[in-house]
Amino acid sequence: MKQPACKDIKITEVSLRDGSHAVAHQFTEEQVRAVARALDDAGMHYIEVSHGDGLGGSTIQYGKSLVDEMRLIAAAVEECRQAKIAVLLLPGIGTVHDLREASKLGAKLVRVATHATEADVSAQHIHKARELGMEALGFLMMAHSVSTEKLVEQAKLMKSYGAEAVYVTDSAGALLPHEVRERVKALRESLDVEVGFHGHNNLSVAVANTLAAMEEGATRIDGSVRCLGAGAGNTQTEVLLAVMNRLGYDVGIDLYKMMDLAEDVVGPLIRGSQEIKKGSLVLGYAGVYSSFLLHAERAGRMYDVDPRDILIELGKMKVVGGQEDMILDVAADLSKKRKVEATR
Ligand SMILES: CC[C@H](O)CC(=O)C(=O)O
Ligand SMILES: [Mn+2]
Repeated sequence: MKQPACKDIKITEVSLRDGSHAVAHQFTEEQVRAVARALDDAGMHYIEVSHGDGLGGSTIQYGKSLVDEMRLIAAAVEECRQAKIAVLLLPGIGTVHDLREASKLGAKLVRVATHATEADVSAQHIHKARELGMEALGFLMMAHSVSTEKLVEQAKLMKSYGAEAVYVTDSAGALLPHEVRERVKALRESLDVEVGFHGHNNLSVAVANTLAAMEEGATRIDGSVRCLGAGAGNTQTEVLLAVMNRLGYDVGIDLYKMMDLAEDVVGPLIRGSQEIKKGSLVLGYAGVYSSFLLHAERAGRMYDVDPRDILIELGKMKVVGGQEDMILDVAADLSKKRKVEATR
């Protein structure tokens, strides 16, 4: 296998950001401190802390945070001796003001995330982050939904704004290993910046996808402990590290400490379990944003509609992040249609 050198691989732990979706944005400061401290102690490279929908995401539309994310960022920075704190920002949700705030509190890296066809909206935030002295990386979401050529075109735009790496982001957990491979390879061949991969485990192939990405030269790799992320969660960090060790990658993160913190610190935060249940399976199958799952389940209860039908419909409509309001519309429509059918 063509392995990138271990020293080049950087792991970003996203359980305190993507995992925010899984706990409906209800992380407490104590929880964030405990997770950040344990990850730092294990040698984690980057720890992402933000509302699940990125800076500024705490709204009625996306779900209100229990604790202001700036307080959570400050707390995580305080707990870390070596790990760097990262933040996520979706232009249109997060602002330059939020970015400045996070940087002042000690965040060192931002991933500027856009839909896979909308990289042009990332220019201002990438420029600002570089001006603030932060690492600025591009995050192309819903990468399964566009052709590889389109993804390369959009990644080049992010690079032209100053992004130091661009991610293939499998937001829906819909990609299969050969599709990841094709996308990462094309980005590596067409860009002279690092390439990253962010997976979701909705089809149970997140670790395999991540290995495929690394084999093609991806060096920025995401995971969440115990799969604490949206949908079925992300590539499970401690599992990925064990597999990487077997393959001869040593990225300087203590595997036993990761296993212990998964068991003792992150495990107790998980509501229910993170195995692949019907809802998250449908996300991957229909190619829908992983963060839509809890919203669809809520809408299903509200309108007495099967959340799977809502997700399949959203998949057909190719909804993108930011269109969460469509979830209720689709649920209401399906409920109306069903009532009409019942009266026939
Ligand atoms: C809604 C933002 C989203 O959770 C970012 C992300 O992690 C993804 O697209 O997978
Ligand atoms: Mn994600």
